[in-house]
This record gives sequence, C-alpha cells and structure tokens, in this order.
Amino acid sequence: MTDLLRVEDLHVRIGSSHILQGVSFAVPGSGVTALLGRNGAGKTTTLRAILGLVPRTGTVVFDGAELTRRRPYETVQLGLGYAPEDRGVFAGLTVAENLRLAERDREPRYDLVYELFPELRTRAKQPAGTLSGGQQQMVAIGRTLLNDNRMLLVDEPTKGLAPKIVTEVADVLERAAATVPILLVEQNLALVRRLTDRAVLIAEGRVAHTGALSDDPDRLQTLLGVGRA
Ligand SMILES: Nc1ncnc2c1ncn2[C@@H]1O[C@H](COP(=O)(O)OP(=O)(O)OP(=O)(O)O)[C@@H](O)[C@H]1O
Repeated sequence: MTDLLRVEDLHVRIGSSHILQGVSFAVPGSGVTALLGRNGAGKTTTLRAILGLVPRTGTVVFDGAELTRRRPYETVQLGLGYAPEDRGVFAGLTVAENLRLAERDREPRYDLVYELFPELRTRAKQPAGTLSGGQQQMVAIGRTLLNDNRMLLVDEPTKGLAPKIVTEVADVLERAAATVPILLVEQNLALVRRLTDRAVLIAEGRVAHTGALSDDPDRLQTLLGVGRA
C-alpha cells in the first residue's frame, strides 16, 4: 500500500523543551492508523506539527506535497482534515453555523454528515456550547467529513465521553474510515483494536514502535503503561 503521509525526522522545540526528537513514520492511504503513547508522549504535538500549528523542522510529505513550508490553511486546502482534542466548536454558534463555517468545497457533503450523524440535523439550531461532549465531538468530526478530505487527523475523540457515546463515536470512525484514511490519536486501546491493528507508538518524543499492535503485546503494554486491552 502506498503511503499517503510521510513524516521524517520531525522535531518540535517550544521554549527550552525539545518535545519531538526526530519522529518518523508513514500513514497509508486507507483505513485507520493509530498514534499511541502515554500522556505527554507527544501525540497531539505530532498532529499539530504535521499541520504547521507549532514550529517544526524535518520533512512532512502529504500526497507528494512537502508541507513544512506551507501554512496550516494551505495544508488544509490540500485535503487534510483535523478534529482537535478540544473539539474546537464555536460555543455561541449553532450546530448548523459551525458546519457552515467549515465548508471549503463547492459541494459540501451534508448528505454524508447527516447520514452518519442524524442528530446534527435535528439539533441544527441548537447553540453548540449547549451540546454534550459526545455531540460536540460529532460536530468536530462532521466538519472534517463535510469536505472531500484525503485524510483525517483525529485527536482523542472519546476523551471524557460516557461508554455508550464512546461506542457511537467508534461506529462513526469505523464508517468514516471506509471512505477516508484516518490518523487517530486515542488512549482507549480496546477501541483502537476494534478499528485497526496498525499503530505508531510514541514515547518521550520518539517513535518506539511501528507496525501491528498484535506484534508484541507485552512490550506495548509496558510502553503505554496500561493493562492489556
Ligand atoms: N505549547 C507548549 N509549551 C510547552 N510545552 C508543551 C507545549 N505543548 C506541549 N508541551 C509539552 O510537550 C509534551 C507533549 O505534549 P502532547 O500534548 O503532545 O502530548 P500527548 O501525547 O498528546 O499527551 P496527552 O495524551 O496527555 O494529550 C508534554 O510534556 C507537554 O507538556
């Protein structure tokens, strides 16, 4: 399978912190690739560095285009959708307005978004700030699916959500992944295993493992500092 995104020797320094210390990995052009690691390992920073939201050095190639000299809006225009960890919804705007703001293509795919998230249609006039965490997550993922993106970067979509909502979000990610490749930061290993066996594991700003999650479960468990899922 050809790689759609390639990250090579990515470094991020913020103040005196050397947060990413030469991260390299590749993401193929289909399915879900999980980006794993303990709290503070550098997962969010990796996504932000790919998009150019933090100063970075190294090489990031997306669909043949070098990204490190591009601004975030130029990268997004190339078809890289982003659902950030804090969801980034505009609390004072309605659900419909939040979606409308994300429109980039001439023909936004509202049919797809409403098919995956019928609630976004029924709650179109509700201020996004009054939605539950799970519903806000649906807005965040819905916005990325509205445009014809070539890849989605999704950061901890199930963080802080009730188990029933986690299952709903997992269902949606599974369905979305059938149409667009996803690089997914996620702490819930059981959910990750349901979606993919392909993972990149970051530890202390470096890649500690790439490949199948099932390769070496004991080592993965140690690196992630969690019980085996
Ligand atoms: N703007 C910043 N200024 C200083 N330090 C930062 C900044 N952003 C991130 N860091 C530090 O970089 C490290 C990696 O942070 P990052 O958010 O990428 O980790 P993460 O793997 O996504 O963690 P979590 O799972 O807790 O979200 C942490 O030690 C964090 O404190």
